[in-house]
Amino acid sequence: MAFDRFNIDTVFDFTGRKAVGESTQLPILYYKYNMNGTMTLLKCMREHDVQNFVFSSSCTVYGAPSPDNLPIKETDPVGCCQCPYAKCKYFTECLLQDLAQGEPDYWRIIIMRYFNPVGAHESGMIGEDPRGDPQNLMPKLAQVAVGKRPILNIYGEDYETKDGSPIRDYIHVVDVAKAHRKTIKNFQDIRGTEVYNIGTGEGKTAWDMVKAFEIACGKPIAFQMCGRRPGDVPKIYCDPSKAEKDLGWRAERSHTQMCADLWRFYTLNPNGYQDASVLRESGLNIEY
Ligand SMILES: CC(=O)N[C@H]1[C@@H](OP(=O)(O)OP(=O)(O)OC[C@H]2O[C@@H](n3ccc(=O)[nH]c3=O)[C@H](O)[C@@H]2O)O[C@H](CO)[C@@H](O)[C@@H]1O
Repeated sequence: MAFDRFNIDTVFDFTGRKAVGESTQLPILYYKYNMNGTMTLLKCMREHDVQNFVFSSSCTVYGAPSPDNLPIKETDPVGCCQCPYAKCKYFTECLLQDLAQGEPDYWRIIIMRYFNPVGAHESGMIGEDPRGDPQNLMPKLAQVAVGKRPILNIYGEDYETKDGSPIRDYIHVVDVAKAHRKTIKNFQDIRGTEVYNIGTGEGKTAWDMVKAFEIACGKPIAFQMCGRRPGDVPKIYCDPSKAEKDLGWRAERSHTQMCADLWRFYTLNPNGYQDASVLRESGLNIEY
């Protein structure tokens, strides 16, 4: 077991399934993967005296905030969740708060509430390779552009936004990764739990992302308008200032860069990591 083999002081928990729509169809799977896994990990950490924990939570714990309450802050109410995916994140946050309350001088827990991480590493070598049918906007968009999927469904054209599509706080995945590196230096100041919004602070509609992606890939994206997707919230973006103040972190990459980097990953790896000979030759050892 990893805890016996290595001298571990901090655990980052990135595991879990992450599709809002799928979670409404497969709630047991979501509760099993997204909650049991983290509970087992925390139990092992306690047995091996590992105190520092970073949890990948999500803005989904805020539910559907009132438009008057945006940008959303870490102190705003959580728990009015729209789907099993969201509830698993919320219940895990509750578990972490309870753990910390039980042993406040022991645990050092950072809860990162990611908004919508997208994009890929600028090298085009590291990106998201969804198994099966992707559920999220950006991988679907990229699959239409490379010709793996005929058309993009746009879910909702009647939201109260400038173009009728929902608003999200899309954030470059490299900015998300950099936020994690910042946490390592901060554990000595943490007692119990600390929560951070990890977003840009700027809301973009689904249409903004489609238009930016068309520019990145240099071609129009075939689309059709569909009804609203169950579980979708109309509008959410964050106030990320707490992370800047405490961790010295802020998102630096624009939504056009998110699209350009994602497109580079897809053009270099149209079949994802199935064709990862370049990576293997480069010495990166990716296992399937
Ligand atoms: C507000 C919220 O709960 N956000 C969470 C949700 O993102 P969220 O569900 O917003 O992420 P998606 O990428 O699936 O959807 C983003 C936007 O694109 C639209 N869309 C999506 C797919 C598609 O084919 N066509 C289309 O129009 C959706 O309606 C939505 O407006 O799950 C992500 C993990 O999966 C989490 O990281 C986010 O924190």
